[in-house]
Amino acid sequence: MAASFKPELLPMPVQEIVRNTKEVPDRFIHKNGFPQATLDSVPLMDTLLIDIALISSPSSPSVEAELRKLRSALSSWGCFQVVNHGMTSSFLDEMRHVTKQFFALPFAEKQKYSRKVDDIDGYGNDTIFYEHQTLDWIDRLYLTVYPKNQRKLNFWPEKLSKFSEVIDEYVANLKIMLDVLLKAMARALKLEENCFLNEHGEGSMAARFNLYPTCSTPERVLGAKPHGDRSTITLLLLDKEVEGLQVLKDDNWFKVPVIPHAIFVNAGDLAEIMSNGIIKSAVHRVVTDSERERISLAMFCKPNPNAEIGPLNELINADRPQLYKKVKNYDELFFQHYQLGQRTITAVKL
Ligand SMILES: O=C(O)CCC(=O)C(=O)O
Ligand SMILES: [Fe+2]
Repeated sequence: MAASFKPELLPMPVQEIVRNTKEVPDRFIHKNGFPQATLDSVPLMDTLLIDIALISSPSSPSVEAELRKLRSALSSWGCFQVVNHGMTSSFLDEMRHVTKQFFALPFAEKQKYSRKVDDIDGYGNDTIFYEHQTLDWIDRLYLTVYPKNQRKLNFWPEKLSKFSEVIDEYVANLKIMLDVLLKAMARALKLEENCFLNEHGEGSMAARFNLYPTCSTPERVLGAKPHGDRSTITLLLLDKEVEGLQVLKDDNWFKVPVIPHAIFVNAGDLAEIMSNGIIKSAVHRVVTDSERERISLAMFCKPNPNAEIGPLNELINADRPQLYKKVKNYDELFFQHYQLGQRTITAVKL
């Protein structure tokens, strides 16, 4: 980082840039392009459905097979899609609807919730840490939603009448899903079922409502640069109609199939660290589209920033020595690496 560069925010959201001009400003352009990003030739990844009702009923005869499927998904792809989670399709549509409703508010109204350069919560974009940082074609509203006493209500849109109500219901469902998944991940690795849950602790959940406006040069602009998430796991509600999310496996990109009633789950860097590398943090990126805008709603499930997170002792042995340092406050470390297009987890490898 140039010593003199002070972190700053983009003065105008991408939605407003698109409203004002057809040209994509230079700071969003990946100079070398990435020809395979938008081409139809990017193959679809495996569907990888995990039935969460099945894995949460230990007496079911097919639970072991489902856990094997989970282990394989976590260690090869780092992601899967959860079905049978008890949330109705119409409720998931309602979540997509409130996301769209927020971005449809007048700019002046959204501006009331603008984030500050030194805080993540609020409406806006990435912090610009470096002069030559290539920016993402995305606007978002980031809200800490759990636990309730960490909410910063001044960033919560008050014009949307049902916003808090639907968020509360969604968070309650995802909190249960998180606990079931963390236990299932331990069982899938043949560990005591609370070991990931205990390492993760009570933690927090942060919602990121994402909008990717249409982009006239999708072959040179990304909605999100390649990254592994800074969470233990991320629970993601995808746009029902517009694809855009891609996952990296063995150096090749794959499109994530849209399954409207499913929740896409990806292991984050902290799950990779806790599992001493057995679980893979899925590297993913978002491409842009010249005709259709896209939304998504990511829920990052994160440990307490002051907690020290490291590989579980049960997963360190002579054959598998400790691969990662213990880490604290991973968020902070993450952002500076991300903006340079680097992986944070590489920096904490031993
Ligand atoms: O929009 C998506 O599908 C993915 C979003 C994402 O990767 C993120 O918010 O970390
Ligand atoms: Fe992500």
